[in-house]
Order: sequence, then structure tokens, then C-alpha cells
Amino acid sequence: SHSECSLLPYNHFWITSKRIVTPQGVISAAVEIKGGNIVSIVKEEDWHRNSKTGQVIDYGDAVIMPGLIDVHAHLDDPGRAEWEGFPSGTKAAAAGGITTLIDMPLNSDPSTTSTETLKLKLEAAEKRIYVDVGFWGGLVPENAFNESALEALLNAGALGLKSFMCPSGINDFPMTDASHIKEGLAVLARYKRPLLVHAEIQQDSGRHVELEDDTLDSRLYSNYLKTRPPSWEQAAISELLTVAKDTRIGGPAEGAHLHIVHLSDASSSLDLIKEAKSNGCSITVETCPHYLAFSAEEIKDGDTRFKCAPPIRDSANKEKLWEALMGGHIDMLSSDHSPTVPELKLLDEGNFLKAWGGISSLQFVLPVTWSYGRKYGVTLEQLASWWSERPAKLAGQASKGAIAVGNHADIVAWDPDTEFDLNDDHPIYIKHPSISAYLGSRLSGKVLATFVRGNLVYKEGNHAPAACGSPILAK
Ligand SMILES: NC(=O)N[C@H]1NC(=O)NC1=O
Ligand SMILES: [Zn+2]
Ligand SMILES: [Zn+2]
Repeated sequence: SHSECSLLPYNHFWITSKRIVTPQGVISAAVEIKGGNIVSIVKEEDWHRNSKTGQVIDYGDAVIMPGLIDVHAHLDDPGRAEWEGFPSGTKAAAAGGITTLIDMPLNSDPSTTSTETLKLKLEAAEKRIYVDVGFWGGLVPENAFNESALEALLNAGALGLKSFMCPSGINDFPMTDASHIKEGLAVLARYKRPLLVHAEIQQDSGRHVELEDDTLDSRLYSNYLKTRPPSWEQAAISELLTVAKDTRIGGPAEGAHLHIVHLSDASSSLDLIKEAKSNGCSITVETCPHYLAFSAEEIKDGDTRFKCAPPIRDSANKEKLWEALMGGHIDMLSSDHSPTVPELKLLDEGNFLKAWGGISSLQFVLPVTWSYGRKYGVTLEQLASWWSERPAKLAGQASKGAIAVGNHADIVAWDPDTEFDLNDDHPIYIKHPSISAYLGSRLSGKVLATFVRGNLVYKEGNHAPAACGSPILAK
């Protein structure tokens, strides 16, 4: 029943706090929520003129922000639900203040590359998601030159497409080259939806290390790092820029948008993206908390929890990533939560060359961004921009991503100053906490409550009984 969707017994109420993050700044105010939407926002100085009818939940000086929108998560459902799955993944999201996530088309089985496979996603998500979930479709060689197949996938509601420029590690998700991407952009232009690209192209330099040198100690992180040098990202991005030109005003793919996922190289790769932006290409870039939190020097030999692609680079690169993020050259953040079963992380063996590549982070991205960002002077407005406003725009969700009248009441209440240890005593909802690189760290920023379209879906270790998240389909 509907009452099971929320831990609150009413659907008209107010949230008050001294720190509400709005597009107009951080204000002391009351947010009125009715029928799942934000219907008014009254600043504290105007309260005397406005009676707050209905229930009031006062969060004191805890921060009230738009819920996070994670545009890059692999929930692996259907087909590899033992890796994560919709129920545990979206419970973790809710516990982490994420109110919407967009599921990647790969790591589930089958991959989401057709209307039929998108339908399987929707069936798997039914009554099993605790937050709202949208879906990227896959752009693969099989459908890239098949305009009607791509149109069907977009007509069925895929929010955009995603492709890989290197092997993805998943058999039914082969890589694309610039010619496939050009075709994809031409179709996406008519729908005004984005193409997300995993931008690494195999170069002989890295492959050589891995294939030729079988004496390589696979437990050394430094050896893994050598197999995927920054030149892989640079090569992919410079190739992408040859087709990104099409997205310029007056170009053959005007209306389409190119989004580079999980940038790790903050040097030449980033310079190329800056150049494309200044040339009028419709292009954005994300990075992920693990590239901002960790550096290669700190990764212990054999600790494959930290294996991901592109790899976590040295601390000088990390500083440059922060600089680019703070300077507005990196547009947004995403988790790239890409879990597997512990066996495939090869934690005992510690083999960086053979272990599954992917960081498990879904529940922790808000406290991680905040904890590691504090020394760089990260503001609450920046958090809301990187994690809500810009992701909403990328995913075409005009009613989400900001605390504003008329929007969905997707809200996180959190306390920036409470510290906690991510250990076994902490309630963790991702399916395999042991493979998370964050386990064992001390973080600040505790999520107190999460609202999805006005439903209180999570509060201090408890979830609403029923999974009432909505699948999001593009119209
Ligand atoms: N298939 C998949 O999820 N790959 C992801 N893992 C990772 O570390 N980088 C990726 O692109
Ligand atoms: Zn990727
Ligand atoms: Zn990914």
C-alpha cells in the first residue's frame, strides 16, 4: 500500500533548516512538500507572514540539499544480481542520499542494447527499487549503423546512450570506434540526448607491458598502472574530438551531447576537453570520488579493491583533478559504482592484472566528496551542482536536481560535522561491503534522511518497507 512507501504517515509537510541549499544560495527556510513535489519555499524572515499548516520536521542546522543524482552506476540486474542488484543497490543509494540513479547498460546480463533488453530492465526493477532509476542504452557495433534499432531504443525511453572505446570486460558489450560514435550522435541529435563514452583506447605502450612481460609482479599496483597509461585516455579523447565537432551549432549532430565518463588523467586529456569546449562542442566530463580521494602511492600491493579503469594515478594528478573540479573544468561527479562478487576481486591472490576492475562506492559518495573536499574549500553549493544540478541536466530531468518550487521533493538531510568509521558496525547496504575501497576509512558527513518524491525512504538505518522508486523513461 502507499503508506508503505514512506516512513512518514503524511504527504503534506514542511522541512525546516538553517541551511537549505537552493539555486539562489544557502538559506534558512521552510520547504513545503505536498503530493511528492516542492510547493513552496518560505525564508525564515517571512515565516511570520505565512502559517505553516501541516506537519513540520525541523532539521536544525543540518544541511538540506537536493538528493544526489548518480548518472553512472552499474546495478547488474537482471542477470548478475549476485554482483549487486536493484534492491541492495537502491537501498545503498537511499542510505547515501542518492535519490536518482541512472543505470549503466552493461554488467547486467544481457546488456541494455535493444528495446527487448530495456524491457528486461524494467521488469527487473518493478517494485524492487527504493529510489528513482533511469537507464542508459548501449551503443555497440551491432546497433550503431542500425538507425531504426537505435531509434526504437530511444523511443522506448533510454535516457541516452553509452559506449566503450576499449574492451569493456563484458562479452556482449563490444567496443565502438569513432565511426560508430558518429552514427550514434547523429541519431541522438534528433532526441536531444547524450552519448556517454568510456574514453580509453588501447595503445601498444600499455598492452606491451601486460602481454610481453610475464615476469611482471601482478601484486604491484605500479605494474597495473603501467598497463593503462594516460596516453590511453588522451588517444580516446583526441579521437572523440574529431566527431564532437558534429555537435556544434549548425553541425550535423547539433542537439546531441558528448559526455566523457570517469576522467582520471588531469593533464593532456583534460586540456583536450577544454579545447573542445572552447570550440563550441557540446561536451561535458565527469570524474569520480575515487580519483579525488586516493592516489597510486597509497595503494598497497595486492589491494585489488582499488583496481579500476582508468586507473587511480599519482597524487600530483589527484591535485590537478581537484584544481580542475574547483575551477569548473570538470562538470560533475558520478560514482561509477561497479561491483562484482568478492571471488572475482581476487583479494587473497591480490592479482591486479586479473582482478575485476571496478570500485564499490555507491553509498559513500557524499561523505567521501565532502571529507576529501573540505581541505580544498568545497562549498555546499558546489556539492549540489556536481551531484544534483548538472547530473539532472545531463539525464534530461528538468523536475529534479534542485530544491525549487515545482520540482520533485527529492531531498537529502545530512550533517556535515558528524564523523563515523566505515566498519562492520556501520549499516552498509551494498551487496558486498568487503570489496569497497572505502571500508575502514573515517569519514565526515552523515546522511540523516532521504526523501524521494516526498516519501521518506531512509532514516538513520531504516528504509521504508516498500520499494516505491519509479523507473524513469525519456519521453
Ligand atoms: N564493465 C565495467 O563496469 N567497467 C568499469 N569498471 C571500471 O573500473 N571502469 C569501468 O569502466
Ligand atoms: Zn567505464
Ligand atoms: Zn562504469
